[in-house]
Amino acid sequence: MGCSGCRVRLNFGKVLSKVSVFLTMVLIITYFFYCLTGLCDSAPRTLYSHSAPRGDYELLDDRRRVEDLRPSVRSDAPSHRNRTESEDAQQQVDTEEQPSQNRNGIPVSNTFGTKRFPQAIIIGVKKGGTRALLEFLRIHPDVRAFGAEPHFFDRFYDKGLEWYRNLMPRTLDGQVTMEKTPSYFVTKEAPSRVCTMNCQTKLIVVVRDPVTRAISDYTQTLSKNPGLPSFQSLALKNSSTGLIDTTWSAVRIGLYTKHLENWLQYFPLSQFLFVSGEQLVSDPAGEMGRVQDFLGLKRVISEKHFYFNQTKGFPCLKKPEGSSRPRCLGKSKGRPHPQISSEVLQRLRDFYRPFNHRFYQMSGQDFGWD
Ligand SMILES: Nc1ncnc2c1ncn2[C@@H]1O[C@H](COP(=O)(O)OS(=O)(=O)O)[C@@H](OP(=O)(O)O)[C@H]1O
Repeated sequence: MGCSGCRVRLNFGKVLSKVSVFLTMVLIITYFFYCLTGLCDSAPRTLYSHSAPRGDYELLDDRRRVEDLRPSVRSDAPSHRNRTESEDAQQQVDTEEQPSQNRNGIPVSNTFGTKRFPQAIIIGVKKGGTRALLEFLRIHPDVRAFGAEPHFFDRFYDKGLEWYRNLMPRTLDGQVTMEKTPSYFVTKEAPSRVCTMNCQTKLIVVVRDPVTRAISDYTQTLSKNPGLPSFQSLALKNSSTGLIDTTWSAVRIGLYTKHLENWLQYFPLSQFLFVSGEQLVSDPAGEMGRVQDFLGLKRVISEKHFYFNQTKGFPCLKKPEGSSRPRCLGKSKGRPHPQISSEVLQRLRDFYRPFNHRFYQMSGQDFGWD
């Protein structure tokens, strides 16, 4: 009697252990397939690396992403100093074409999903806050974006559409493929080329006060070329007349109305979203709400994802669960600007005023720059 009781308990024990082994296997296989679809490394995890700490917060920028794939290349290494912008872009593109690796350098073959042309592109403007917008968007589980700037519709168009599509990350149905290249907005041929790819493409333009934008642009060039003439001497045709030099790209890019007119020949206004670069800093969650609506996405990105970093002086992304650090953009974003004389600033403000007003009319939004 006692022995048959033992046998029953023994059999029950065996069944229990088999069931638990079976359940564990099911769990492991499910997780494995989940990861293969790219879901377990999407959104926050692609954003927030688990690499070694770098000071009080982690930095995010496009160059850094490229370096993540090639640990031996540093952005401040001498070999990088004399690169042209075009070479930089090519290197970024080439690097992104490498087989994907996870943050530990282990190759990850993700053959799930499809490489699609972007359904939405951040086309501009340079120094408007385009990197911040893309990085914030990447928190969304239904957004997959190419990390670097592909410059396809301006510099590499002769490589062909398949080359471009191949750069894109794989997406599952319902996910939005995106990229950002701010120079598209001012490239004459870009609208017709984007339309050749798909005239339904959604276009996002981050705009910023053209005067501050010009100074930001100048600051970036100055950081690469410390011998650059003063802002004033580049912005003014000659100091006595005080006429603005519209051939200087830092000035010309700010003529938003001119560039928009070119795009409107191919795309209706309803396909554009104008994001305020100023609002993206003062109220990132509010601006991201508009962007998610425009892209037809569920409002996932909200206030809870941001905090204002006093050291950086900008909003940064809060640390996700399981990660050690919050994330700010890299040091090339949010640089201190040189002091410009109030007279030159006033001349620029007067110069841009009519163009700004025309832009407010065309876009149906008053950005309050003057
Ligand atoms: N959250 C956050 N963190 C850091 N920087 C931010 C952020 N939001 C907007 N910005 C502003 O983005 C400006 C750079 O714009 P872009 O990313 O479009 O520059 S680029 O064209 O890609 O070089 C950059 O310009 P500068 O301040 O002149 O460096 C910032 O003012």
